[in-house]
Amino acid sequence: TSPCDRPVPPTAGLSHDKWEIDPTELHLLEELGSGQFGVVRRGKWRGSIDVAVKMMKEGTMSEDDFIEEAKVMTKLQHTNLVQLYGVCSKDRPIYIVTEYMRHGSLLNYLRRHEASLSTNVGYLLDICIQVCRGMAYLERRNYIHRDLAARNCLVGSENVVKVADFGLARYVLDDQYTSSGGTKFPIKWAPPEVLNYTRFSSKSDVWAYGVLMWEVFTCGKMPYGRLKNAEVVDRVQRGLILEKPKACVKEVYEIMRKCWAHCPEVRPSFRVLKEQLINVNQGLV
Ligand SMILES: CN(C)c1ccc2c(c1)CCN(c1cccc(-c3cc(Nc4ccc(C(=O)N5CCOCC5)cn4)c(=O)n(C)c3)c1CO)C2=O
Repeated sequence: TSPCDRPVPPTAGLSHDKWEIDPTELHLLEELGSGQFGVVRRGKWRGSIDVAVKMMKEGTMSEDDFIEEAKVMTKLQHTNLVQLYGVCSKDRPIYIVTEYMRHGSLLNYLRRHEASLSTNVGYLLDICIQVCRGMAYLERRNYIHRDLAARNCLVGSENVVKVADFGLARYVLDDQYTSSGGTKFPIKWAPPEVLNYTRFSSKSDVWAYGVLMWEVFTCGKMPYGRLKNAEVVDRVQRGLILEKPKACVKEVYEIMRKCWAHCPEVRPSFRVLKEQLINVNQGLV
């Protein structure tokens, strides 16, 4: 018989690509919380590796586009990025499997440890430098985060801080989150060009990084307090910026302010920011 009328074996083309994880090798444990895509649980991969597993809630993500992008994301590897190990995409719901960070989000960590952190300027600056290292790596790889904030960074063993969920904003289907008029859009971390034209770039990540620095030095306060989104948009358009946090030394606030230059080209790159922050940190010791 000719090949074309022989039934195609079901496993054809199912070459187990390295970013495809076999769900039978995953053992799911307690729930860690839930995010844009639904519940996230701690798990064990191949018996011993601690992982976090996002279980994609139906209708929350453009899954096929994400599965394509996952191949790129697994190649982004840096000590200050939460590593994507792979996906389970053969069944629904799909699972996103990443490294596990035992202390949870940086925002909750700052709020939980405010008492001890607020007097430890050196450590607050070290947290900012760790996030900057991860972001400088993404910048070098021409990879835009699109939702950098303390809530989207995680803290692991030995208080290592890593950037998480980079690039995922592109796959959220909830237009309350994706459109700048939506109730879930991160207005308080967005620069003018994103508010007006949703023009994302590494320089819009730099603006968000400035707000993240403010979050770190206030140990997790809400930027612009209880101001409504419309009021924040108005202030940002008029060039009003966040005030200097008490725990922040002048040199650090000067760097923060540069991240909020109205013009994206005027803002420093993450590479330059990293050098400046390390210089200040050395000056502090
Ligand atoms: C589109 N964008 C920007 C997205 C999309 C999805 C998500 C996010 C943003 C951010 C939020 N998120 C999400 C939701 C749920 C979990 C995780 C999440 C939580 C982790 N770890 C922990 C560890 C401990 C605790 C904990 O309960 N505590 C309390 C006791 O003291 C220690 C800490 C919580 N999370 C973790 O390692 N990963 C990788 C992800 C994450 C982070 O991943 C998402 O799933």
